[in-house]
Amino acid sequence: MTPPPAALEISGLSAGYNGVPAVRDLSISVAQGEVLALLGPNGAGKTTTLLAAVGLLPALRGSVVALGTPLRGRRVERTARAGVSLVPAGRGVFHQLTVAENLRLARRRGGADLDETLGHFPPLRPLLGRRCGLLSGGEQQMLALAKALLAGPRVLLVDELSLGLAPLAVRGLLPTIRALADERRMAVVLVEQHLDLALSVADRAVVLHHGRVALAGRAAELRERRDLVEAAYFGHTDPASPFEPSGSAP
Ligand SMILES: Nc1ncnc2c1ncn2[C@@H]1O[C@H](COP(=O)(O)OP(=O)(O)OP(=O)(O)O)[C@@H](O)[C@H]1O
Repeated sequence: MTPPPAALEISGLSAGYNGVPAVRDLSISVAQGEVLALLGPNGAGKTTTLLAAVGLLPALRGSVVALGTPLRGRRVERTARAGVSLVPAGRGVFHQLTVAENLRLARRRGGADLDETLGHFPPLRPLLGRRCGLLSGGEQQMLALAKALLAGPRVLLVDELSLGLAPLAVRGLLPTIRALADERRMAVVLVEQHLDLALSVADRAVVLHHGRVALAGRAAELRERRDLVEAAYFGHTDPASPFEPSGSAP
């Protein structure tokens, strides 16, 4: 049987700043319903990858295809229309607006049901009338995620949802993303610094180092081989490693 087409296919991507690549020749493929953890030390190129994938940063080389639609060179609004949503690092919410107003704005652009989406984030319900600037960090992250989900994405890119959050809050949010990936057959790329948690909700993981894939493999296997993951963080890859540093194999 032929495998289902990838929801997101990044091939030979190079992207960076002022013509200098921060990510080089990166190839990643994510299937529908699959969660891929994109890991690596500070400055490895994780955010650059996500920004280039959605068109917020022009790619220098390579292609990005989502659900059969080539995205490279497209403006970010067209990327969203192709079914790709980004939850940016640092809480993409409007602080002066209430929770309900933030959701309404996101809903205008989107396809998913508000009530159904809110069902995944019960703590937001009693806060609908509160200004976002008065929410806790975890509540703001929940709202940022809910806003992205209201667009009804088929591909969700999440950049460090856990930034500045208590471990307990992170432990609540990441399993929600896993559940949504399963329920909506949504492909997810999860940039995350909480290694164990990321590997516990992901199907596969890719570790970047200096803009290149240092290690890739099945998340369950990598959880058992923390030595390899940690070595990849420092740019050491083991030639005898059972995991192929290709990043593209599902
Ligand atoms: N606006 C920018 N202008 C110039 N260089 C940048 C810019 N943003 C990021 N970089 C550089 O590009 C490289 C990759 O950065 P990127 O933000 O993608 O890393 P990251 O893996 O997401 O890191 P972190 O975990 O710290 O968020 C780094 O060397 C960084 O200094």
